[in-house]
Amino acid sequence: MERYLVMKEVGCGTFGTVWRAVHKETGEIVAIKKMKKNYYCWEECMNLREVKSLRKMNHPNIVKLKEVIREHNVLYFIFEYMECNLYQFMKDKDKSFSESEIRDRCFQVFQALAYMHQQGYFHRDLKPENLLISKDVIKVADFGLAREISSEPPFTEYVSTRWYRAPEVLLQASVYGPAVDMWAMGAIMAELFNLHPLFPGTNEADEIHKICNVIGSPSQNSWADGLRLADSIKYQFPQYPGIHLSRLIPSASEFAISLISALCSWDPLKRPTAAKALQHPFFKPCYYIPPSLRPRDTGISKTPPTVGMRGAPEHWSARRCSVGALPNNKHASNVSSSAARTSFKTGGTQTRLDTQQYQNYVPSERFEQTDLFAQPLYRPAERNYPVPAHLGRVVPRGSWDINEKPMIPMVSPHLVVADMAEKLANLTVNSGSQTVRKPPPPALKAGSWNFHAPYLNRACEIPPARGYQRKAVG
Ligand SMILES: Nc1ncnc2c1ncn2[C@@H]1O[C@H](COP(=O)(O)OP(=O)(O)OP(=O)(O)O)[C@@H](O)[C@H]1O
Repeated sequence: MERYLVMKEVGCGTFGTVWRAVHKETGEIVAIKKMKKNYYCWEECMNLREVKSLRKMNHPNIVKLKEVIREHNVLYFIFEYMECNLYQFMKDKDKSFSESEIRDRCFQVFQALAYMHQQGYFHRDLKPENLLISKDVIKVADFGLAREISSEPPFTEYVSTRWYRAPEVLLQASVYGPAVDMWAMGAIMAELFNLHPLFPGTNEADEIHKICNVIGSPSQNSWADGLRLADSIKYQFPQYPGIHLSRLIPSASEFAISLISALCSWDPLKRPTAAKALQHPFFKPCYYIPPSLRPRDTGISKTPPTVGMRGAPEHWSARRCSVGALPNNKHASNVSSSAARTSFKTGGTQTRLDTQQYQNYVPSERFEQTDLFAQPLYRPAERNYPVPAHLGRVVPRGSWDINEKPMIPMVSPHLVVADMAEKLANLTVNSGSQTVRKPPPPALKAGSWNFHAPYLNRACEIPPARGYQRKAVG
């Protein structure tokens, strides 16, 4: 770790604290995540979800894990550095994002998700804090809860931040899949339009109430399995007719509303896959048509292709973020005089793993597309959500029709349920509060610091409560 010079803390999560640092020799700016828990052998480290999943990911919209270092039983992840997270970015915004800004960012995230799901993983904790931004690029980060699609149920442990948690997870289904990421994306998309969360539940019961309030209580038609699931734990959904999303998100176009509605479907099987979402008409402007193939007077922009927005007139503002605007990364000496930095000096043996060897993604033929919807820029093979073998799940494909539900399940998942009735019944529904706190993290044993940097020793705090001004959702 002595190769890195630590500059400042940029984040603190459930599992670790993240620092901006600079590689002393190359001057490269990196993010170092120091895990709270101690790790006593490599095997344990290599079995971590974050390591196992990220080692396999190589995509322009997934944050790169550059190195894993274990030193004195402390585990460090070295990531590429990103300027800020999406939550910070939204918080600093004084006016709404334009639809094209939202489209561009979501398009990138859906590409990452399509890739990740195709690689056999789903994230399970998508939220604005885990989407990192640098200039026009957005990347998915924090694979601490990522799960292999093929892994054996039941999935019982803590999953995802409440506001973005899918209904099947709230109802403690023991089998679920990548559709939970799609639910979270629906909630995040809506939040990008409104700059406040769509379902800001104060506890799990309130979360379900808020969802019912917005999308209407589930019916036999919309989520028969969910009703069975609720029945089996003796939970009764509150009865709400729902509100048309266009009333709650007045600035969103019909296409945007159509996509958000599809993503926020009660039934996981009715949510589009990420690959399917990329083909939604909402993303039509993201597809580049070579000039030679354009009809003469379409008026389509001649903006050259870049990663991200293609042909869109607006750009995300290059705002400085409260956390760590990118410093001059020419050389470490540029940052060497600050008192608030330290070197990870240790006398111990350093063990490290270079993860580059696992990264095999090669972007290819990204802009040579001719068919707007049949051929996304990055087109992973469409992959169905997992289902226990005995159910033989089928995910239908087809074109989008915004007047219809986009996907019609042919086989419903069998949801095995833990006993949640009491838990849900005992929870208070509190919708009056204006400030919503981050749900408490699961208890973890903190690791110890092994290097000489007194200011690093302070207890890791839970990030400040989110102070969104909430609009009434009902
Ligand atoms: N590569 C990076 N570049 C810049 N900042 C980062 C990077 N990775 C993480 N961060 C910052 O640190 C915060 C916490 O990181 P991360 O989500 O990985 O930690 P965690 O302990 O797994 O959190 P969680 O409680 O969400 O599980 C992020 O929200 C982000 O603001």
